[in-house]
Amino acid sequence: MKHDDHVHQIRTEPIYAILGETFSRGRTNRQVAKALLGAGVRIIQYREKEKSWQEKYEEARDICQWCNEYGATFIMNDSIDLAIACEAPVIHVGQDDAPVAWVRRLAQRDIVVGVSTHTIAEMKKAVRDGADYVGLGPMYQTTSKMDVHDIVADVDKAYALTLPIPVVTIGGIDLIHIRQLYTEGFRSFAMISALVGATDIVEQIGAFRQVLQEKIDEC
Ligand SMILES: Cc1ncc(COP(=O)(O)OP(=O)(O)O)c(N)n1
Ligand SMILES: Cc1nc(C(=O)O)sc1CCOP(=O)(O)O
Ligand SMILES: [Mg+2]
Repeated sequence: MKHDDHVHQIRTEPIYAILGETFSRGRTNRQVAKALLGAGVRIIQYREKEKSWQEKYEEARDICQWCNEYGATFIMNDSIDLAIACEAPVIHVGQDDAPVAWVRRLAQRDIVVGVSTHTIAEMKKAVRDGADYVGLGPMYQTTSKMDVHDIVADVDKAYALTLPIPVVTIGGIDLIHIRQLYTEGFRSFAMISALVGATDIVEQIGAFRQVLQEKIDEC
């Protein structure tokens, strides 16, 4: 898959799964990734804060390869060095990570770049910097991230809906909140605990798909 195929997938696939072993009920990232891919999830971000570089590299490299086999989009969180090492097609950077221009310079190839945003000013800057998509959050309260911002204000949400690039909502999204966000106009939903923390991941993906289908039928 090429750059535009990954961006298209991020724009059109509603479920954006984020891995993290701390939240995975004793399952490994590899086990969770296999379950997600088997259940039809086509966007997986590797977000692991606790492991050594080597552990992250080996795990992410395997998961990236499986994603390629499934036609899924693999996204490396935070680290351009790991993204390069794993040949990740996409990197997701936060406000304190390497800026978009540096990510592109360091990658020395056509890498897709997503940027975390929380305000109109950050969204404007991300678009100006040439980001391929933005993450917008936290939409609701979350316990999966320590250093979270205030919940995104209505004015920022309204601005996000006018952006020319895909907007991936994040933070506290569950089966109830996804309905609300869909009604508000959002179409992309990144989740950690609601997916990797589910007792039965396959069943949970089915439940999300059912809710999304109900919303599509309503519209
Ligand atoms: C899709 C998406 N949006 C936002 C984030 C958060 O990124 P960041 O602000 O860099 O925080 P960490 O995830 O690195 O703790 C994300 N990971 N994905
Ligand atoms: C990783 C992350 N970033 C956020 C942001 O607001 O940028 S909120 C968040 C945590 C998302 O986890 P959960 O789906 O379990 O709430
Ligand atoms: Mg980050």
